[in-house]
Amino acid sequence: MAAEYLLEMNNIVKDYFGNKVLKGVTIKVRPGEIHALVGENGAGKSTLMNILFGMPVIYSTGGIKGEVVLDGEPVAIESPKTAMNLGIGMVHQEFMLLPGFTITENIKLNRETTKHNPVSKVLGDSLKSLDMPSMRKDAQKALKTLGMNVDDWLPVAGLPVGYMQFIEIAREIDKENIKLLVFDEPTAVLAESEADKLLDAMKILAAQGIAILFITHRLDEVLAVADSITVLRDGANVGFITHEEANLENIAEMMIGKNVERIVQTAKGVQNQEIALSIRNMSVTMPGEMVKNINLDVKRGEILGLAGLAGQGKIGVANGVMGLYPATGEIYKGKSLLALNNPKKAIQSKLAFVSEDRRGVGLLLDTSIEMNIMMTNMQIRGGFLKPFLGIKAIQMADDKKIREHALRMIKDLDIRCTGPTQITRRLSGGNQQKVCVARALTLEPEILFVSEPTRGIDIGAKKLLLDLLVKLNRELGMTIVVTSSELSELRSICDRIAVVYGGTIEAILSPTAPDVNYGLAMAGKYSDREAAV
Ligand SMILES: Nc1ncnc2c1ncn2[C@@H]1O[C@H](COP(=O)(O)OP(=O)(O)OP(=O)(O)O)[C@@H](O)[C@H]1O
Repeated sequence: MAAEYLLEMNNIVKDYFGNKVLKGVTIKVRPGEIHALVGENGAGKSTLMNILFGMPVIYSTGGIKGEVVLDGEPVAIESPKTAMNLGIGMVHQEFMLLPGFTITENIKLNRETTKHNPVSKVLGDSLKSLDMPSMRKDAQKALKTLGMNVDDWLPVAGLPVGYMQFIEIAREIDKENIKLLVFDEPTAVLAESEADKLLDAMKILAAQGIAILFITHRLDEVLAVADSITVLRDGANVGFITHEEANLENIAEMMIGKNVERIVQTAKGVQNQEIALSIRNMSVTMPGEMVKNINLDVKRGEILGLAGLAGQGKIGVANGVMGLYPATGEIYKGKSLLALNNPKKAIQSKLAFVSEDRRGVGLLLDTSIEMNIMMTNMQIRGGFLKPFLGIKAIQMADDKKIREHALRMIKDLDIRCTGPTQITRRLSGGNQQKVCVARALTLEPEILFVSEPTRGIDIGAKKLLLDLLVKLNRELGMTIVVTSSELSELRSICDRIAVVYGGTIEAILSPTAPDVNYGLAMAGKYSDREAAV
């Protein structure tokens, strides 16, 4: 008889250098169910998944106890390959696709089907040819299962970002023995309408008997699709509830240990008409997020939102202004023309950026939290330095000031860590994100660009972060441009929201504008409607 649970992780303990991060955690997942794993930043979700996948970081650091049971049999998963052979797959948050290859080639990567040719018959299997018809058939089957209508021979480069996630999934389900799929924040890069499609695909897979472990900070998604939910806090189980028992309040309360207030509408309306930043005919070459001849004025003292579907260019705007991707056009800060393609000059002009790509351009992972917070300011703005033995020409780090400031940032942003000297790599993903925010704030910018500020951040920290942006805006008059895939988040804090479509501004809407206007703008149809009126 088949086991009741496909996966059991029983009493899992994990210690990192004496810090107990899992204190006897148990999760159980039935075949064909969607099981959500939720918890605030640093609760231990990724560590638990790293154990399930036999990741080297777990075994190289030791301190692990507990039992993993798959299909009723205890298993020892000491490498990702073992996990894969056991039928455990992972849909990554960052796409791991080869852009120049076709959809089929990406789906079949490393598992290509081959057939004999005259040469291989003589010289051996290593010279066999690819069996393209058979590979394409498999790829088409996987795409069809996901309800995806796309030609499998198209190259991946140039596909909308929403599609890329599906190709990742197709690659996993094409593996014949797949039994359990882990989705780690799969919708973080998707706008809401695209996320809905992904949730539908998860339901289709579950209906076919694949068990799904779903990690997300978007609790509305948990309520929409999860059959059951395990809640972790501080490395321990704090709750197991079924779909019927769950609601937003009880999950959030279990996660945080207290009531979480919902984010409330705080937009103040733009009073100031003075232009802080004027973007003229800017084009940005950023793969997957091209900006084409965009014109946009940011008013002094406002919080401006940048919304739009994935791949339409909203992410490219801040990256272009800050010089991280090649840009052309003109940008004026007040009356002065900003140097393009020069991140250092942008920072010297009192602009700062919290990138959506915290791993790529974000952090020095093997350096302390306090150095990450301070480094850019010290290098570019010359802050947190003092003269060496009173000699002004020789500057050295002002350790006391650095420590005081780091401690304040850790407190203000609730960065969960052992202290300012902790190595940043050892923080959970959400807490690393907060360090990125702290670093940008330390530059004391006049204009702050923040991309996907709450991606990967738990519901309690999310409120804290959005409240902080509003506070910086209201109390210090900081002009803020927030790019986000979560429209509701933008609507809760922005004074105006610019919707980007096809690399340019489709509409600028009030946060209270009807949903239908946002829908039209995101689909690139708002200007048609205007023309028709
Ligand atoms: N490589 C590591 N070395 C030392 N400590 C680590 C390491 N990775 C994670 N930790 C610690 O383990 C704890 C749990 O982190 P984990 O990444 O599992 O949390 P999480 O629930 O996935 O958080 P998030 O939602 O922010 O991704 C944290 O306190 C973190 O600092």
